Amino acid sequence: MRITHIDAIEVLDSRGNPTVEAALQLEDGSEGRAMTPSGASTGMHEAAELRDGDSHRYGGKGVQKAVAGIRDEIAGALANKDPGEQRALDRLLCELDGTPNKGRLGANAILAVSIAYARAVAASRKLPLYRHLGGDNAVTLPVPCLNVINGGRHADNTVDFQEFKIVPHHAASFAESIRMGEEVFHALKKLLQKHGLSTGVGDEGGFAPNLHSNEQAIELIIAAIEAAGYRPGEQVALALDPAASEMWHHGRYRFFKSNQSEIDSQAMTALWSDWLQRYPIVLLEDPLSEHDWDGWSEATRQLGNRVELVGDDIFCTNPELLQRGIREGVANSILIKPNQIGTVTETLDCVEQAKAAGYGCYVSHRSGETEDTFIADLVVAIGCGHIKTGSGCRGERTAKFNRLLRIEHELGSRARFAGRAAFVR
Ligand SMILES: O=C(O)[C@@H](CO)OP(=O)(O)O
Ligand SMILES: [Mg+2]
Repeated sequence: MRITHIDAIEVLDSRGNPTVEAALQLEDGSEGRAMTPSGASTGMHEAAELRDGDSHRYGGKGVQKAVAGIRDEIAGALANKDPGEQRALDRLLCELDGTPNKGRLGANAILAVSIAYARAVAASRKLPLYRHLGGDNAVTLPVPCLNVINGGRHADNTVDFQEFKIVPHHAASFAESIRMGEEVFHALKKLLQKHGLSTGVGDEGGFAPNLHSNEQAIELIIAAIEAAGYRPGEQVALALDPAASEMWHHGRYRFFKSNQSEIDSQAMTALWSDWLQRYPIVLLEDPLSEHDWDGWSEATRQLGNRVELVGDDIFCTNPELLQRGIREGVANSILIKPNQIGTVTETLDCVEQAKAAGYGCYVSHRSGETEDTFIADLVVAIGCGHIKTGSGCRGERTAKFNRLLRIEHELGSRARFAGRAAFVR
């Protein structure tokens, strides 16, 4: 099937920053469209976003160069071509870019075209995207991990750790799990109001109050789980992403938003060990910095059989970094963010590599999102059973929940809810 038309425009993400939307048409008239998200606490080895830089528009954050690259170079190279399959299309895009980090055309441009192509081909095959990517066995709905308290670089408050998430795993379906999660979210809002704390939200839709400690966030959430009528741990557990790379300061971890104190890698791991004992935490993402490979190995040795340890910044959805992690015993799971690597094929390859090594995969949005729902289809396609896509009060986050609700409905009796078993140890 030949590609007949490729176009792109500059659209907006949830932080009001410009991002890329690509549209692609096949010769049978099937169309696909996709928008690229954008991170704030990015890993240093992520594929490069192309931003205008030198222009005054949007303070240099515009993506007109990336858009022009799609309209001119990418459209020129692909028009009237039949790549035959996703892998060939993605290889063409990478070759055309010609850099190791996709910095010339921009991963934001390349990923948008890659996803738009996947959607167009799915439409042409008259298949839902998750089935096009994952085949007939793509029937597993994920446990949604709702980020209900935002801190770190995602909020303007006193909380150092970036994400405090609830995990409503004890449910019969995705729909029930989302309902439980939202009930806890609303209970948390009432609790914050009762304590005179702010109920304004951060970038991912979780509350962003000023708290007297990071632990207070956990205690409030546990109280909210109980107030909503659920048993903490048994029905609704916790997951954290402290985004420790953001705390890294001259080889130590700095509590940069609260009291400015610093601890070393060993003390940080001891803190997690203590929290695992005291709180029902089933998943810990980026407990240590991407600069701290030795600390990560040690933490995995100490904690890896007690909790899912997810590498985000340290792996960047990058097969080479994951390979090093497997070799050095770093983490037991990998965060999957398509825009960290830049094509659909490389994302799926990374998932395969992780699965082959017995690692878990945890699909993720970015803090700067759009209403694009690709990751909802992706998590069902790969069947890895858990996703984080914010909390339920911002449209760019609920778009993914709503897509998953539709997928579950569409699958009917074939749908299977992943539940607690999705969390590796
Ligand atoms: O650290 C993270 O996992 C993400 C998404 O939650 O944040 P960002 O998109 O800012 O990198
Ligand atoms: Mg992270």
